[in-house]
Amino acid sequence: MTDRRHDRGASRDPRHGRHGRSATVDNPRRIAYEVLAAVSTQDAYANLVLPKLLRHRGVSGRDAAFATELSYGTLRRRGSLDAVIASASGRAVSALDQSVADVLRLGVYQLLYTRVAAHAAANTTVSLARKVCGHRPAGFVNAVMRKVSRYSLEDWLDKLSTGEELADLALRQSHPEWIVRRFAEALAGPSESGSASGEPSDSGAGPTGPAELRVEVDETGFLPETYPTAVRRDESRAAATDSPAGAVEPHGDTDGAEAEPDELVAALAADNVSPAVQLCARPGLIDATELARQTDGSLGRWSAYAVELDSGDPGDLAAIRDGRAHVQDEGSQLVALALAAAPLTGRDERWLDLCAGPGGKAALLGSLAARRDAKLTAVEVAEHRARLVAETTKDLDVDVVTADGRTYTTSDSFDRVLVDAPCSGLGALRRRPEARWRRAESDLDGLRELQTELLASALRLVRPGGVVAYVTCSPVIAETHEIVATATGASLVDARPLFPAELPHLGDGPTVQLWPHRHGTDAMFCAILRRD
Ligand SMILES: C[S@@+](CC[C@H](N)C(=O)[O-])C[C@H]1O[C@@H](n2cnc3c(N)ncnc32)[C@H](O)[C@@H]1O
Repeated sequence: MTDRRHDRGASRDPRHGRHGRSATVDNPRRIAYEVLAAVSTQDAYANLVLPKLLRHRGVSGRDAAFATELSYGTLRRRGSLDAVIASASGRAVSALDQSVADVLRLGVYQLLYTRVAAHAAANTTVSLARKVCGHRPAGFVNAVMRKVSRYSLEDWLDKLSTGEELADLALRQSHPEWIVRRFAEALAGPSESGSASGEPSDSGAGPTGPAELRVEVDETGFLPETYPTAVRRDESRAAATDSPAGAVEPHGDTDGAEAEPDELVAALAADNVSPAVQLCARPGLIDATELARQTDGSLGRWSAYAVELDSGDPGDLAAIRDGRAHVQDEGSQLVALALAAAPLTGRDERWLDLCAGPGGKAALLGSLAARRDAKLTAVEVAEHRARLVAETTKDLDVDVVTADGRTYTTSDSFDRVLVDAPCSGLGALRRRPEARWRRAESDLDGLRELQTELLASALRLVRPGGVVAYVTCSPVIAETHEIVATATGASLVDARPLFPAELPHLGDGPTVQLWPHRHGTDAMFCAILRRD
């Protein structure tokens, strides 16, 4: 190990002068600590708590950005931080008081992951410890901070490495090891990994993977006129194979092959970068170019309706307030557009979103349906989420129904059905800094039955010849291919032609798996099934 104290002698942190030697705790650090404490003690969501605290304390601009970096960064890096703290203190972090653990995580994050000067990180952390933990624990915090500050991040990670590949990746990229394994399996593809859990599927559907279903390849290449084939892109900003900000360029197309270790690193690293806020310009109400002009944003890479914001609170935008646009990741837009673009013969008037809350996809589908004289019904089981759907779609002709999608029935069948299934959400970890530590691998078993039943219900509700999109914001094979493999009375349609032609790395089909490190979107999975 090398001594890193000297590296930190000259601070590049503009806050150094203001906060470095003082015994007070500045607003951003105090707010970051409160976010960590709310997450630890109240199971709060950081992305809900932080904006409230910033607003309440009147913190904006650079201080708000610093508070965000500290709170989100510390939550994401918790796994690596806890390993360092345990090693430096000789005590498991779970054995420490919650306040001591969170103060130390915040302090060690500054030491190892930011350009804050070491003495500024140490002084402010000890001051914070005095305030929230008391004088004695502050001495312990001081000692741990000093010990950690002797070495660089790389040195700590080298010291803590075990030589076991998945465990070391989990340590370096700060993910639970089971998630690293599930991502490795998903990148390798269903045929390589078989059952994602390594155990036989209990679905009763025989061997897992999509091979069970007949694959219907649409040879006409038909795409309805309303599909945005001419995907607009800001050429100066992104070439088709450019890496999204913060992501690592994938090494070739690895679909259907053994996952490259480098690609697994890139997939995990992408979860440690905050994504830009993306908007969806509602078709027929505003176009993306106009929305980009009004919001000072830029056009999305793939969806003709996507606009990316550089900064600012989307809630302040007139187009959001008056319902001409909503906040939505481009990946979510693409899967909804794929359902709308799936070829159909015969009637195309009744659309259904079976798991609609909070209503992002219902808003996009509802706007598209209106332009085709179709009508969307949005079903959601949770009452408060059904209210959110009603609010999100209030200016659209959408029927919102509070019901269990597994048992929902109507007198007539539907032509297009979306099952955006409740899932682990592991494809959107970059948006939810604490989520990776909340989820347990056993959650997947609980979700499997619900996902299977919702897909079966969708196939009951769709008319023969109609289409169902089974979608998750998770790449985990147990929630994607294994669920699709349980479908009966339906054929898989090749979903790839329903996505923009420029989208790289779509693999061999028939399903589509998006990834943050490949496409800059959430890791959305999409299977399109046609009822026989
Ligand atoms: C992944 S979210 C859907 C996101 C939504 N499509 C959007 O774009 O905003 C899954 C939703 O399914 C709902 N859900 C869970 N179980 C359900 C059930 N049995 N029937 C209907 N909805 C259900 C959850 O409450 C949650 O709102």
